[in-house]
Amino acid sequence: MKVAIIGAGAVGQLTASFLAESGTSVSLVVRRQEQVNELNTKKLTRINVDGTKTVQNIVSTTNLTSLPMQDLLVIAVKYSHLQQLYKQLALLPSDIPLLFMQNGLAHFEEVLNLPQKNIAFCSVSFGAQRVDQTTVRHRGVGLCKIAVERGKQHTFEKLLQLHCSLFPVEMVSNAEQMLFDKAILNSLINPLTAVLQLNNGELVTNKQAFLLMENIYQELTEAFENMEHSISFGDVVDLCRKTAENTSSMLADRLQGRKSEIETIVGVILNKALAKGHHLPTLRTLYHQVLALEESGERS
Ligand SMILES: NC(=O)C1=CN([C@@H]2O[C@H](COP(=O)(O)OP(=O)(O)OC[C@H]3O[C@@H](n4cnc5c(N)ncnc54)[C@H](OP(=O)(O)O)[C@@H]3O)[C@@H](O)[C@H]2O)C=CC1
Ligand SMILES: CC(C)(CO)C(=O)C(=O)O
Repeated sequence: MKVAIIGAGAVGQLTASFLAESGTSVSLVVRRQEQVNELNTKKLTRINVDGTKTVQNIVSTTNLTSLPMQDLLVIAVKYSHLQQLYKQLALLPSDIPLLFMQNGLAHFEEVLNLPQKNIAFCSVSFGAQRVDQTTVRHRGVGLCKIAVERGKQHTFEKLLQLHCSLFPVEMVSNAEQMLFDKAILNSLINPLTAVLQLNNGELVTNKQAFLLMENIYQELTEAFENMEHSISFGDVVDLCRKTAENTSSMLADRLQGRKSEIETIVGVILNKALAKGHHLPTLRTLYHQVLALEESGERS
């Protein structure tokens, strides 16, 4: 199977590394020639959870159309970068399957405007941290869930060959529900880590942060009646512990002075809750704090 991944950041590099290890032919599509040069000379390094290193030679390019026809295209850029990619993706053959790896919910309907016949979404709960242009640190093992929204299931089932103890993969049935559940988990973890500058594990060990996370959980369960059945508070604590050393993607954005994914994650959840008459005051305060930090243009 030939797979190309657009975006060689934390998630793109980690996924490429595990795909290559599973015997898949994988290419990385990046936007800077400098990163192509570095990947060619230094290769791709994954720092494993146990501290060992796995190094792979991976083809990279800045030009997707220079690659031969692929069996699958994985899109691993941030939500804000999707907007520029949609035009390019719309020009690709309609039979190339697309898999989107973003957190949040705002892309769900946008992606379905693309002409491709096979479209799936992915929700990952591993921790990944980009160390540099060619190195990624695996910061916690977590499930990679794939849900096909349009087209043939078996097209994406080939990705099950990627499944291993360090990179578990599972097919699930309802893409929108899967993204909603992940957005809830991210709403509980990401803004708190970004505002307080804590890693995921500290949300459990820092008493005040833990209290805030409990408050947000309480608010969310009042707004979304069935939420407790799909996500228990124990699941949230478990995710924090499994990715304890990780700098959440939102904290990573803050530390690098980049625009965060607050709107597609927390903004969408707040709107859904508001439509049911719930204001979620604790989560709303954090939402405005993250936006205020972005507006101030601070760099830590
Ligand atoms: N990191 C984590 O632990 C987790 C992240 N996620 C989600 O995964 C998604 C990706 O996050 P993450 O990997 O952390 O983000 P990163 O910022 O580390 O990586 C995004 C990459 O996309 C690249 N990119 C942007 N536009 C293009 C383009 N047009 N063509 C090619 N490459 C492009 C960027 O390039 P450049 O380097 O040039 O800026 C960057 O390398 C997000 O939605 C995030 O929420 C989900 C679970 C865990
Ligand atoms: C799984 C988790 C919480 C890992 O940090 C994540 O999704 C993120 O950082 O965006």
